[in-house]
Amino acid sequence: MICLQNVSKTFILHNQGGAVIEVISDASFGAAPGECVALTGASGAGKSTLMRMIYGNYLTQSGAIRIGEVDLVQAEPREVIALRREVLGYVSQFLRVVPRVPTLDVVSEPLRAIGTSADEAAARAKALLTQLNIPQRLWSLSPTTFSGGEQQRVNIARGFAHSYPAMLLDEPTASLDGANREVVLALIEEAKARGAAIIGIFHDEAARARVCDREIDVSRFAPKVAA
Ligand SMILES: Nc1ncnc2c1ncn2[C@@H]1O[C@H](COP(=O)(O)OP(=O)(O)OP(=O)(O)O)[C@@H](O)[C@H]1O
Repeated sequence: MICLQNVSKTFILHNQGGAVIEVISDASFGAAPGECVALTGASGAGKSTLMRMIYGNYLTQSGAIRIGEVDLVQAEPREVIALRREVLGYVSQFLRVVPRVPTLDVVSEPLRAIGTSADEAAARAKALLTQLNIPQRLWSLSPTTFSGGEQQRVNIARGFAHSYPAMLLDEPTASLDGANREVVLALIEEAKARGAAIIGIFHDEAARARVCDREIDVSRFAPKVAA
């Protein structure tokens, strides 16, 4: 479902004399439906860079990144937008808050974007907000003023509203309390059970051991230094 083939990434720092930083060289791996793959490796190895490439936020110099039938490296911007709407979800630990939009709408928006009825989308959003322990009195408010942990849980509810066939998870359990961490792990298990292919970064080792089927050490894609 998610398949990287011979992928490389180089940053060119135009504001620093055009310095070239090679980060990823010849990476090939993937995640099958129902599988959760953890990216591991030391700080700076390139985990976040790979995630951003798979989501299409960073350009990829060479190779292919296939999500289902679409190669993100070659795709037109409108294909990337459609892919993100229907196929590829991204859950980070940070909510990008849009002022004045009520929490319930923030969470149900991905469903409404794919044509789910307003009632059905709201019902799913309410169920997720309840599961993630966001008190009902907050649902009609914008999450702008919520605590960090509340914003993180709203973001997770939004990320899991639509049943994406492919998902990227960036530290989804970071800084959650025990009960909410448990809810997120159950959501990941549910997503796997319905056949989602997942790639994630999990610094929480116990979480990784529980939900991930395989680990990919990103250091193995470090560019070879010429002798
Ligand atoms: N936008 C960018 N421009 C230039 N260099 C970048 C950029 N993003 C990342 N890098 C470089 O790429 C390398 C990998 O960074 P990345 O953030 O992917 O590592 P990571 O494995 O996710 O680290 P951590 O575990 O600390 O988050 C680093 O050396 C970093 O400086």
